[in-house]
Amino acid sequence: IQEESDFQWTQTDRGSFYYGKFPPTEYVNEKGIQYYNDLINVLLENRVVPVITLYHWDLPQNLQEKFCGWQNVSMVTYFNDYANLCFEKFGDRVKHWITFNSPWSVAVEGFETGEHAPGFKLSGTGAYKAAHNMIKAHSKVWHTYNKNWRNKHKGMVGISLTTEWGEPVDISNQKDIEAAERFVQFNFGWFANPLYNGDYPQIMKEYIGQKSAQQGLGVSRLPTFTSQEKSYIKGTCDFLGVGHFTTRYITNRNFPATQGPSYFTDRDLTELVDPKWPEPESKWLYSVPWGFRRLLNFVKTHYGNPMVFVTENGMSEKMHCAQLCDEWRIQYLKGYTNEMLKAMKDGVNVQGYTAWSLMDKFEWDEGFSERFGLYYVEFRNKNKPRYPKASVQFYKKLISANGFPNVREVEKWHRISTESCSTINQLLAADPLVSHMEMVTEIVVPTVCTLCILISAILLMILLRRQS
Ligand SMILES: CCCCCCCCCCCCC/C=C/[C@@H](O)[C@@H](N)CO[C@@H]1O[C@H](CO)[C@H](O)[C@H](O)[C@H]1O
Repeated sequence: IQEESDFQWTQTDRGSFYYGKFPPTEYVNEKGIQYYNDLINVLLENRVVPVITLYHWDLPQNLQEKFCGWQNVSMVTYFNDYANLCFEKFGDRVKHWITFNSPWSVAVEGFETGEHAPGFKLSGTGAYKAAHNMIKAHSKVWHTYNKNWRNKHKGMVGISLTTEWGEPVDISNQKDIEAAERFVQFNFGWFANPLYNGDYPQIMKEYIGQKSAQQGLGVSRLPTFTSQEKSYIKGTCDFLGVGHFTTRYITNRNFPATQGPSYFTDRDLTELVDPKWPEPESKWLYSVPWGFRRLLNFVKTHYGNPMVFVTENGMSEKMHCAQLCDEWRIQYLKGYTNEMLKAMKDGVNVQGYTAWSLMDKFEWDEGFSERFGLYYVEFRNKNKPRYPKASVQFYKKLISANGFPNVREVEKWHRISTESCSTINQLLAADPLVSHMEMVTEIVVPTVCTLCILISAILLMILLRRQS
């Protein structure tokens, strides 16, 4: 909180509740309520506005085991109960609610590729079903807020959709242009279109429908909404959260897919990256700032220029030792925020921006190896000390100036930020506790264990030989 309130200008915290603290139905975990009450109060005391995500990929285990989680439509009711409880307990102070963070990741990485929890590989069906239930759950929660709480609390409910931008490889080739549009529709439009326009994107219905028929299925693998559901779902976003990290070049796929049904093959396209883009730190994340402006303009034209909060934007480093001079992150933030400002000049209704992320944290299937934080966290030290990376200084300047005043000033910020980090780097390297701990866990313990095993093996061999 101290680190957040240090960013004097943003004063927002996009944090998420841990759903597991609120087990469904039978009882309410009063300790969980107390924990978040205290947290929200301290945020407000420090003039930090909480923006709360209800679901950032953490389902209570019993809901997964009992109902198969988002594969089951009964999740809609359970999730609504949980959201209603949060509105009741915290809505007097929390005015910005996000139902789901990147439901695309939950659906595709959780139920198609299985890289994320719950690790299912229900290729070609699981992701569509999970998405269908999450869209229904989102709209039910919005209606609950609208009916029961809006007058009293006067807040807003939205969703956060993270997507890559898709750029046609050949902009003079109609097939590539259509393939790039399909890429974005299969990612962002999959969720945004029902919420803003009342149904799945036409192109998804056509492609998945055709493929399902070719595969001998009587009905499409993409579930359908009844007309009642369509009108219930349409218009259930007070604002749109947009997460964005990177871009792909897209070309039409002209050859038939060799695999069976799959979300990826349903799209009939190939994703490419430009070999000139700098080598990424996370394997999927190339810095391509211009894609951000195009995505934001896509949002403006396809969904009636909604109020947009940029909920996630940032980049990682893959390093096991502390390296605080994150020049590449400064370049990334500079490039992406600049493109966002251009999009605002284009008329996109961006009302807020939060960088991803304040601190290094657990990065899902990558564990702690990918660090997205502005602050470095020493995870191996039990006190988890934090150290500002160079980007902290730069980001502070950027947000307090609310943009880029002029080239010389920005160059000065850049210089001061990178100068400051080398001093902290030295301090960190000299931290005796950290280096001592690392030496003990990484070198001394394994070496002593290996030696003990070797010596015992040799002694055993000698003993056996003597006996024989
Ligand atoms: C026939 C072709 C088969 C191809 C199979 C390829 C599988 C591709 C898997 C897709 C990989 C895309 C990864 C992108 C994910 C991002 O959108 C996602 N990580 C965004 O979520 C936020 O990311 C943050 C940084 O990673 C952070 O994790 C945060 O918590 C997330 O909300």
